[in-house]
Order: sequence, then C-alpha cells, then structure tokens
Amino acid sequence: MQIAEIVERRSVSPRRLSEPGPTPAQLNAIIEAACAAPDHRRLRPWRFVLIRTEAREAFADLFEAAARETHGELNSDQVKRAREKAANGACLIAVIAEIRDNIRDVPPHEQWVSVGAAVQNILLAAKSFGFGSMLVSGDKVSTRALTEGFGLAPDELLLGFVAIGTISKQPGTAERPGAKEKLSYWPKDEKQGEMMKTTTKSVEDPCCVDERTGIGGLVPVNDAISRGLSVANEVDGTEVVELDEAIGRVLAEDLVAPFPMPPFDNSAMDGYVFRSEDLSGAGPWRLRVAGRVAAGDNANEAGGVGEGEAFRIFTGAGIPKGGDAVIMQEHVRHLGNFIELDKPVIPGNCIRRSGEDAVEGSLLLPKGSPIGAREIGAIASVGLPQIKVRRKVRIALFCTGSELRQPGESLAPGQIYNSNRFILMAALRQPWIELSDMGAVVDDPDELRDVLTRAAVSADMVVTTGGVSVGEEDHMVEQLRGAAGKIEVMKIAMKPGKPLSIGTLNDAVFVGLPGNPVAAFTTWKIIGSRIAEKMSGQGTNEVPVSQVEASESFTRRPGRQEFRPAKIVGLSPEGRPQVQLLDQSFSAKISLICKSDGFAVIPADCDRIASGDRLDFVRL
Ligand SMILES: Nc1nc2c(c(=O)[nH]1)N[C@H]1C(S)=C(S)[C@@H](COP(=O)(O)OP(=O)(O)OC[C@H]3O[C@@H](n4cnc5c(N)ncnc54)[C@H](O)[C@@H]3O)O[C@H]1N2
Ligand code: MOO
Repeated sequence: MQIAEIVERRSVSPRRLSEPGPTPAQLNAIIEAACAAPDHRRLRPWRFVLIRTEAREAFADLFEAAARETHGELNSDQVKRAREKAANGACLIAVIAEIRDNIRDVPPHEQWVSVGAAVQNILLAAKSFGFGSMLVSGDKVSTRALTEGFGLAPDELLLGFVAIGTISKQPGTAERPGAKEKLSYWPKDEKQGEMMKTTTKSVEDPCCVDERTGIGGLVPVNDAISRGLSVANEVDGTEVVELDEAIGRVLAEDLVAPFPMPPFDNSAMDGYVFRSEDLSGAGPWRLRVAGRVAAGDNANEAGGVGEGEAFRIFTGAGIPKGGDAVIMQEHVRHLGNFIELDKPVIPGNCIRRSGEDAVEGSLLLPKGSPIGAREIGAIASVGLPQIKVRRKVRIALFCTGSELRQPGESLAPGQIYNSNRFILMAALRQPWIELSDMGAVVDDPDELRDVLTRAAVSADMVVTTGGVSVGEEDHMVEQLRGAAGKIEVMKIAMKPGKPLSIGTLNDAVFVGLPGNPVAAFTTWKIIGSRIAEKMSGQGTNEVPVSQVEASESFTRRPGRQEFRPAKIVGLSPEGRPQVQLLDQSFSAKISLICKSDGFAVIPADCDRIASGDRLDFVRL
C-alpha cells in the first residue's frame, strides 16, 4: 500500500457502500490485517462479528429496539430511518472491544488504542481491495438491545460497526491539517533538529516594500499559490486517445473494474492443484496426477479434480472444478504418475482469488489521475484499447528582452543568449501541455501588448519571462493591464522570484516569470507548474518535499521564503541527507543550479540556520 492511498482514504457513508462487498477470502484477509494491529501484551482486546446478509431484517429489529431505548416511542419515520441504517453497507462488521482494568502496564486507554489500530487496519485493508469503508457508532452502541443482541460478556463493549462495500458515489476531497500544524520537535533548540526560527525580530527587509505601490509587505508564497490556483479553471474538453498515446495525459473519467480482477481463480505457482480435504488423517498422502492445466487453457474444460487426484498446474492457469488448493512443485515428491505430500495444505493455498485485486465495479483509477506506466497497465488490464483523457492545456510562451539572441546566433556587446526560452520549453514539454512557443519579444511596450493579446486568444495560460520588475524597461504588468488583463498577485515573499506576477488576460491565466533564469525556473517549478497542473485536471498537488539537514551554519536576511540551491554532501547519523547551501546570490547563476541537487526551503522569517537544522528539500 502506498502512502498516497493512506492519505487519500476517506470515510464513505454506508449508504454509498453497495454490493459487491468483500469475498470470504477478502474478508478473512481484512480480519487478519485487524489482528496485526499493535497490541501491548498480546491482549487482543477486540473481536469482530459479521452481520450475515440474510440476517439484516433481524438486525434491523435490533436497531429499531435500540432507537426506542434511546429516544422513547418512535413515529413511523423514525422507525424507517432506524431500520434503514441496518440495511446499509454491503458488508457490516460489529467491532467488540474487551477492555480490562488492572492489567499490568496496559491501562484501559492503551487497550482502546489497540482496538482503534485494529479498526484502522480494517479500513486500510478494505481500501487495498478497492472498497470504501466507514466506522459508524452513535449512542445506540451502548443500548441493552445491542448489548444483549450481540451477547456481550460483562467486560465487552460494542464500539460500533465497520461498513465495507463498493463505492457507488465518491466522496469529495478532505481538508486535513498538514504536518507543519501537527508536528513539532522537542526540545525546541535548533541544535536538536527543530526547524530553525527567527531569533531576532524580523528585520525590515528593504525588498518587502512594493516599489510600484509603495505598500509594504510581500505576498507569502502559499498565498500567492492559492490566489493563482483560484483564478485557474480546469480545461473542460476531453478526447479519446489510443492507449500507447495516453502516457502523461490526465484521465477524464473514473476507471472502474468491468469484471473481477483477476477474472477467475488461478494458480499463483507452478505445481499441483488438488482437494485439500484429501489430506486428512495422518500423512504422507499420495495423489494421482490425473490432468493438466496451463495458463491460457480453459479450466472448465479440463475436467474436475476427483477424490485422491491432483492436476498439474502452472502459474496463471485457472483452477479446475473440485480443486481448492495448490502446492508448489518443489514441495512434493514425484513418484511416476503420483505425487506425495508430507504436510496438510489449507484450502486456498497458492490460489489467487477472482476479484482479490479489484472486485467488479470497484474504482481502479479516479478521474484526474495522471496516467503513468502503472495506470496504463490498469487500463490495459481491463481490456480498453483507448481511453478518455482531458484535452491538453494550451500554453503560449514568450520571453522578453532586447538583449536576447538565439543560441547559434553571434552576440554583439550587451547581448546574451535566450536561455529562459529553452528552460521553459523543456519544463513545459509535458504530454498534457500543448505548447505554443512565441519566441522572444523586444522591450517595446506596443509590441509587448500586441503579443500578449495574440497569445491570449487561443491559450489557456500565457507564460512570459522578464519585464516584471521595476525598471523603465519592465513593461509587462503595465501592458497586461493595457490589454484589459488583471493582475492578481505581484511582489511575492519568495527568493528568487519576488517580481513573479500572476493574473488573467481574457479567459487565459497569465504567469509573468522573472527574467533571471534561475528565478524563472524556480518560480515555474514552485508556483506556475502547480497552476498549470490544476488546469489540466490533475488537482492541486503539492510540490513533493523531503527532509534534509543543513551541513553548516549561516545567517541570512529574513523576509522572503527562500528556495536555495543546495548540494547533498553526506548523511546524518539518522540517515537524513545533509546539504550544503550554495551561494546567497544565485538568481542569475545557471551553472550554480546545475551543481545543486535541489532547493533547500528556508522559511521567510528565518534569519539564521545552525548546522543540523532540518529543512524541507525540493529535489531537482
Ligand atoms: N530596483 C530593482 N531592481 C530589481 C528588482 C527590484 O526589486 N528592484 N528585482 C530584481 C529581481 S529579484 C529580479 S528576479 C529581476 C527580475 O527582473 P525582470 O523580470 O524585470 O527581468 P529583466 O529585467 O527583463 O531581466 C532580468 C535579468 O534576466 C536576464 N534575462 C531576461 N530574460 C532572459 C532570458 N530569456 N534568458 C536569459 N536571461 C534573461 C536579463 O538579461 C537580466 O539580467 O529584477 C531585479 N531587479
Ligand atoms: O528574486 Mo529575484 O527573482 O532574486 O532574481
């Protein structure tokens, strides 16, 4: 199970947890996952009761009685609602906790933690099979009706019910606290690895004054991102592409398993399939090899495995009728046309059950998934030769500056090569982007306005570099406004990238990156690309960060969140990469960024970093 699956798991109301529910084999696996919960002194303070499908009416009687006990007499509506709750959820499991006082070292609260962990394992195991789930409780759980109905012992308590089933309607995304809100370090001394803090009051950074407006203060990076995302809409068109063209595109609709996966019970090993009940009494047991099934054979036509018989079977071959267990060929003795086994084998051994990867109708990929090799595999495995994807985001790109020349041309004094164009063309070369490269434009206001206007006619996003700062030759913001565009954010508390400007021009989003190449690269990576990703339908993904430690101490001027090129130089005793932060002044140094492994992220209010301080790190 991937971390993203754990983070994305959401409770789904039992009303939306339809058939099919888990198969008996899946249910067993789910309960085994529950029993793997951390459990001090092996008290196993839990047990689970599956409400049988055929007993749902009787179960509804219990819910109705429980409702009467808590609310007194019920009207017909209340009766209906109480009974309906007993019918919801394809699979319902009662969670019963046995919490004991006076257990040495394991106070009741710790036993409850263990029960909670078991429940969480159930929820995650259900998710791993592609099911939705939810723990439901409420005041009814402590009623006599349910206590007696489930025959609870004096030490036992009914915690609630876990509902599991196939999600018929996906829940929305959940707002959750980030690690920054819920994780702190002890002790707070930076030597111990606490993210460093400003030790002096935030020094007034001259850069914090907006030179255009004279208004002090810069927009924090996260606010700039939120404001940028808020003006960006997902493109609404879709198209159908061949599977081998789908890599890197964005899925336009949910991919649901049209049949159970795998579609039939099959062998996980090369070996022999037989009837597990034939290995009763004392071994060794001898079975006659009476048939053969290979992958690709129709197991239904292979005949049935009779008493005392085994069929030769190979990995991926369907299980023939009668057979319910497979043994690896390494674990048997071959005696002519017979095999001999020494140990009993449990039913289901080495058998991959139909639907154990995904039950029919379960969600394989939600719409908005970026399609990588894994996703292509999932689409292919359900037999689709084509897939519906979002249309590409149309991005128009141009660089500004009268000093710019194309690589290959000769340079006159004062001129430089247009590296931004190539940095951004490379960064924008994504399968979900349709790039319109508009080259370079001189620092001429009229020409700039004209190109901006033309770019916005058919683009969803216009990306430019240069001309967003404060000099007389910086015309971008003024010309955007002149072309009836609107600026949403400018002057960001970000280093590099303070002059990054975000706005709109007609229906297009405008992202004006700074001219300095490292600043253009960084602002695109940290802010611009996220806006484009949202427009592509992939949602608003955070830039992935890992944790590193500073290898040496230094001081800095606070005021802007800094994305400082850094190089990995070693590993801390705990195995965390140690990074050396490179030059303070780097926004135009392309060779410096080529030497770095990523950006160390220094919080805006930080004015010094001690060796060993932890920092977020954006890998390049
Ligand atoms: N008085 C101030 N000056 C500057 C400030 C400021 O706040 N007050 N901010 C500085 C910061 S920070 C940055 S970043 C730059 C951004 O300037 P612009 O976005 O207006 O960009 P330009 O002035 O056009 O160019 C800056 C720099 O980058 C070179 N450049 C531009 N385009 C390209 C390209 N396509 N390929 C390679 N190099 C390029 C250009 O030659 C300049 O050297 O402003 C600071 N100034
Ligand atoms: O912030 Mo600027 O982007 O230093 O070069």
